[in-house]
Amino acid sequence: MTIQLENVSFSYGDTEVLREINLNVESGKVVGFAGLNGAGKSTLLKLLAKRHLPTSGMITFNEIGTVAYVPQEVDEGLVQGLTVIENLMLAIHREKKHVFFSKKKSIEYATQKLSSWNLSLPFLKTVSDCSIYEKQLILIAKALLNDSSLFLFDEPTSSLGKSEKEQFFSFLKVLKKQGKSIVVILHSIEEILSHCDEVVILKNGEINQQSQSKILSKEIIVEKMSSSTFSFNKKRTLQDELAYKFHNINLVDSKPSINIEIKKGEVIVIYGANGNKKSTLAKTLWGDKKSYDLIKEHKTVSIHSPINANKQGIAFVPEDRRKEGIFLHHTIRENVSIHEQGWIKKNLEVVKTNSFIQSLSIFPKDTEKEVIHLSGGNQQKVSIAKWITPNTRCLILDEPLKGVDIYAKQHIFQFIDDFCSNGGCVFYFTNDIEEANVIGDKHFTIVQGELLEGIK
Ligand SMILES: Nc1ncnc2c1ncn2[C@@H]1O[C@H](COP(=O)(O)OP(=O)(O)OP(=O)(O)O)[C@@H](O)[C@H]1O
Repeated sequence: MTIQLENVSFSYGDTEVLREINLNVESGKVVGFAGLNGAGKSTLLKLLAKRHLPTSGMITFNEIGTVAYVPQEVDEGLVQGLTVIENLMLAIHREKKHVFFSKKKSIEYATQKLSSWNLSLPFLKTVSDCSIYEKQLILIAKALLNDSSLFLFDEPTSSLGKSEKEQFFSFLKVLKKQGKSIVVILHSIEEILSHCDEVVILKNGEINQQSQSKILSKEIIVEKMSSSTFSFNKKRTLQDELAYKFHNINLVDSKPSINIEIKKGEVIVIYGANGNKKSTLAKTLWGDKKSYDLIKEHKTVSIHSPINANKQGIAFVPEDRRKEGIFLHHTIRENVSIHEQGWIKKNLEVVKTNSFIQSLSIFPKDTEKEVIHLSGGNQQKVSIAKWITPNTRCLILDEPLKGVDIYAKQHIFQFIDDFCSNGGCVFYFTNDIEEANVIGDKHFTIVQGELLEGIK
């Protein structure tokens, strides 16, 4: 399928977010969209997916083929109360009009169709029980199950580990060989350069550059995405003073219990491939799973709830920001001020929110903007800001860079560094080795619920 966009503009209400877009998407090519958070990438993809109609201009599709669209927010594309196989069958019913009444036949059909993609899924698991990376794989499987002619992926690899990412890019190669049209939004410039034939760089709702990837470099892409520059400078120096000891954490009965200590000013990275209980450990430290003993200033407290953990100065930024991290229908200020007690002092809340908007480069810089109207990466930054209170001494961050752009990454690293320079400490959970190496002072790997020293 080929698509042509002529002078396409789009507004949410009075706010114009795409201006005069001219673009051709040809079959047999992978087109990558690049740009900072809020540049308009997802909105442009939604126009191609026919989820939105242009405010002005024209989009021409040269055939009426089916379109496979994988949204950025995984929950948008799945029915939570149904099983994985039921979700897959829903996709097939709608697009191909196959009807399977038997669960067994449905599983046989999906297994056979997905076997050529080497993609196995927990068919009988309810989607709401799936982890975020499993949901991302289900969405990819949904897209692959139909013989669509256009594939639109919005940050499909943001929750995937190294090997899962490689698998996804091998799918793109096959689809390309089959002559499909593919558009993919990626924040990693290395991934864009390695896996896309063409790159469209968006800046403030306009196309700033459209070229073949082979004539681009990382430096050119970064320069075309933003006129400002910002780079992370590690300032903190390790202190020798112990902040906390976390003792007797039992994640898996058959494995040794976990005991871990963290110093003031320290960033401990817990690295692990998906499926190894990385998020379970993060949530346990936050008091949300099993109880454990916390030793602070020579006193031992049993932690068995998040309220308990929070009283000891521990805060948690979850991986699944939409479900657990933010109040979507409240403003940035309300999210950031949620911990304030007593009378509401709006002026003070605005001052505090503005300081987060500055330090985390949240866009738009409007304290009264409802969070649902922010782009994915900016929602992530609000989710981080929401948990920081004057009492926070230990931050637990679970995949904090999911969906954030290259500048925002630097801002978040700087924010962590400043927090630690002021005596805080951080547990940083990630499946990305590069992130782990840049930010961590000490590294552990979690394997099947067991904590091993170093990066394995
Ligand atoms: N539903 C909405 N209502 C109002 N404004 C919106 C809505 N969704 C997005 N916006 C605004 O449109 C602009 C473009 O958002 P979009 O999600 O397309 O950006 P993006 O480039 O995909 O960002 P990200 O990399 O963070 O996902 C942003 O300024 C955002 O605040």
